[in-house]
Amino acid sequence: MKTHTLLMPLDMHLHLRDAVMLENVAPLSAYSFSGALIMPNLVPPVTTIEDVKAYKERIIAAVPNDYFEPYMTLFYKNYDKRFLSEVKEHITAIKLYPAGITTNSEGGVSSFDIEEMRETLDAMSILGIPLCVHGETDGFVMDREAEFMNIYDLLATNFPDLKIIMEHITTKEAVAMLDKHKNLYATITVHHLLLTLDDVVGGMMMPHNFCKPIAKRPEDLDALLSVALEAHPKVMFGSDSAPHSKEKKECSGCAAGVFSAPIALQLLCEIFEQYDKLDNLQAFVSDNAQNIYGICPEFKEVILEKRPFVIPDTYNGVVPMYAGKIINWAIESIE
Ligand SMILES: NC(=O)N[C@@H](CC(=O)O)C(=O)O
Ligand SMILES: [Zn+2]
Ligand SMILES: [Zn+2]
Repeated sequence: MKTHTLLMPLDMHLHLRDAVMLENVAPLSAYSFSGALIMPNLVPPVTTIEDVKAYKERIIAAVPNDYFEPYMTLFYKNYDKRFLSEVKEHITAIKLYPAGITTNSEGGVSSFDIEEMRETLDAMSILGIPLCVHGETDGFVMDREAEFMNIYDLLATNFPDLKIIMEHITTKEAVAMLDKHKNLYATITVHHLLLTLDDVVGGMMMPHNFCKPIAKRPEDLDALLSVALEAHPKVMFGSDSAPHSKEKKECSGCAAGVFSAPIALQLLCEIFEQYDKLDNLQAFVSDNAQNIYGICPEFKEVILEKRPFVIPDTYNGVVPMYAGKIINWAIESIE
């Protein structure tokens, strides 16, 4: 039987939520990943040192059986330097959301006036705190990410020493930015390596494929594949696994978010094998993130096996992407 081994897989964009949902989903990530960058868009968002410390403790309490490092983030506001130097040791990055653009982002940034942001972003540059960005404008849904490239240009040129991570990129325009600015990096999800808009609304409407940013065109998918499959050193895996209850997904007014964490490594093996690039998967799911963030996770070895695997209808009541579908790779063992 063909197998593939991954060491210390990292998920550099993960929503774990809180309370019962946290207890349902955190063990699923902790099982197969060494660590994950934890998104701060709780209600209310994570904005203080106390919030970060308490949320981290709740995550660790939810995964008693596995080694798993929650790399914490803070929800971006215009913080002062003194606060940032105090919070630095507790966080790995700060996550910026344009106000109202995605789930639980109401308290985000409503104007990208560089001068208003300068004190915070200068301090983050000096302190070495990376800025993660949900990069979408409030324009037409298919153009939101491409329109945001102007803001990435502004941020990257005004703050050349700031590490900026374009989160969950979905367009060829974002891929092109990687070679334009030395301080721009990106995460890519597994669903954006598989889906286009056709898989969301091309046939029957598929709520479990609906997320922000929405999946785009075939040529965008090709651009994402070109950098992911080569494990471009400025690109890393971030699932953006974003669980919502079945009721919030299968209804009128479906919440945005694809739940993929428990099947992400299996799907990545399938994609990378299909293109004969399995040798590059280790860099995409771990090594690049270690280099970009300067993190050093504890040892974990995940062995995947090539055999049919039926994706469950739910994981602890939450419906995953591709529920019921048979894929070609399964997790065989974890050490
Ligand atoms: N990706 C999504 O569609 N939703 C995320 C928020 C986000 O990452 O934008 C969520 O928190 O549900
Ligand atoms: Zn987002
Ligand atoms: Zn997200």
